[in-house]
Amino acid sequence: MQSAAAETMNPAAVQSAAAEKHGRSRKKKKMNNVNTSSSPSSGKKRKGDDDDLRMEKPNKKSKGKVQLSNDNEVIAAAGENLTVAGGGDVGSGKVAVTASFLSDSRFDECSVSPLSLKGVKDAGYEKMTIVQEATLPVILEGKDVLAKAKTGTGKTVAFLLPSIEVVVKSPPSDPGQSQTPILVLVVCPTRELARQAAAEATKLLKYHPTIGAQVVIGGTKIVSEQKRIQKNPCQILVATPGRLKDHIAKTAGFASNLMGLKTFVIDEADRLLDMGFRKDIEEIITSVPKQRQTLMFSATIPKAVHQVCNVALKKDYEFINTVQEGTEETHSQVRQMHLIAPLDKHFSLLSVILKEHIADEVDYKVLVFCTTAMVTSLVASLLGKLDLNVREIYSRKKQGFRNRVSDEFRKSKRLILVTSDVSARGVDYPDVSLVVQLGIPADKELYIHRLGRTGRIGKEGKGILLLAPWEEFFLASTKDLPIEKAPVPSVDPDTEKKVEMTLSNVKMRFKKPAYKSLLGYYSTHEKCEKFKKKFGELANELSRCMGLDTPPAVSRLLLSKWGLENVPGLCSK
Ligand SMILES: Nc1ncnc2c1ncn2[C@@H]1O[C@H](COP(=O)(O)OP(=O)(O)OP(=O)(O)O)[C@@H](O)[C@H]1O
Repeated sequence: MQSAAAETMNPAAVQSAAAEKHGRSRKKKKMNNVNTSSSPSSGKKRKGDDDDLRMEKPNKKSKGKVQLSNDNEVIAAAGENLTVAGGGDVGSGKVAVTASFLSDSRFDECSVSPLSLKGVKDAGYEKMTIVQEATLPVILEGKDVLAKAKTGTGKTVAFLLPSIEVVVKSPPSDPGQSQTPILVLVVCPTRELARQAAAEATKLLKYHPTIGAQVVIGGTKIVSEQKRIQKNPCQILVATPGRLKDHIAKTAGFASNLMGLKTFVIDEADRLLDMGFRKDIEEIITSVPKQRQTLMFSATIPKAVHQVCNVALKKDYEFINTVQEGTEETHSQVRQMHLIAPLDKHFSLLSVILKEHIADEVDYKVLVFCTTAMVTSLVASLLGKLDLNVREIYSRKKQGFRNRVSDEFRKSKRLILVTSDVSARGVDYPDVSLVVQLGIPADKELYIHRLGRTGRIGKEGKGILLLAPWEEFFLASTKDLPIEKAPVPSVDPDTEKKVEMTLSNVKMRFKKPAYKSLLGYYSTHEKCEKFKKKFGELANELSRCMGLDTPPAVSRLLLSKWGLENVPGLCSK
């Protein structure tokens, strides 16, 4: 437990005490309100054998509030960045709220090498974000850190910059060595995220010509990766877990190269420590030195993660929470709405929502999240036929296609990206104006991450969750988020007819797999267990909404895998 003294201190005073302990003298200026540390629990199981396919299955996790613990020190927090009013004394406790994501501290005020600072400046960063300000000094000191900060607030730079400093401070590698040792390893749950983190590292390394960041991800030829990491400096390696394990097992010299590792970063820590990935992470940990620094970052850190993070972190790790306890984990500048309507109205409503948004926002940029890859494909096909400017991305697409679509969406305006959960976490698409979520996400955390693709770095945005009436139960888990109930927009008969006609022209090869995948999605969703007896009715609804006359037959094997074998009304073959 936290000490009695700390409990009675006001937030600014606790911040000050923590800063003092770390030898940092703080100015009497903007202070972050303080929150909390960690506690143990357990994760639950997820299936799948490919990094990204695992992203597309419902996430079954236990939840709970973060508790205080003795080992892990309280440092800093600011949901909407609480500030000490009037430059008051530290400890005065008088706070005024600002909505800034930036701190008052500048990068050039902290002990980072001049060449890294030049890279930071060229990247356009001057002041640190709240999470960067809170974590940088602690990480530079060499401590293990578990950090929680809202989506789009600069966590990537927060772990990359001090990691680069680790490489800068390391003695140059032995000239006789054929390969540079890997000193920093960053693990990300999706390929898009890994590519993005490596690109950010490369940007920051602009003035360090001898330091290199490489990325290894599934879906690409392992041989070309082997050549690339052998030919180029690779002190910093960013990887997805599956491909990393492949390299450990198959790439000559790779495992011994990892033995020099100094810093291990687990991005999207809660995702990587839930059961779908935990085994991989545990295996990876056995391949890196025990004596290392470990950093874990995420926008959501449920209680279960605190219980398993000792898998990777030293006992005395610090939990740095910049989301103040009791405040929302989402951004106040993002308006969140939910809309409840019968499933068979969803596609026409989606088209109305998108068309209204396009009419309102000249430079619209929309993400539409679907629950499965096959539904993503169906929705993209439908919206394309409705003359909307649409792209699609999901795990089953070839990696080259995914890279192209992702890069295009990053740079574009006036585009809709229909996506599975491969885009849910971490991906930084600038200026997304609207996020639509079709159907219940796996859990509250995923809702937050998907929504977090808009409203990044202080920008405004909008989120709409479109649910069927029976899915309304999901809102009980998001009670602490400001999701307004939106009136269902009226759909004029012409639009309805057009959507219906268009849907009837969508090929069966899209509809049947989409139906099956949705049935599978709901039947394996932790929170849908209680509805299973009614899945016969759901099957009718799902098939109707896809423009199918009757629910397609599903193999007995699948029905039994999904626990639906004795459910009346489901056709098997
Ligand atoms: N100090 C800074 N000043 C201004 N912009 C910054 C700063 N640091 C990072 N950024 C920018 O902020 C954006 C969001 O950063 P990043 O993707 O790291 O967020 P995140 O907190 O990891 O989000 P998520 O939780 O979704 O993964 C990026 O475009 C990045 O370039």
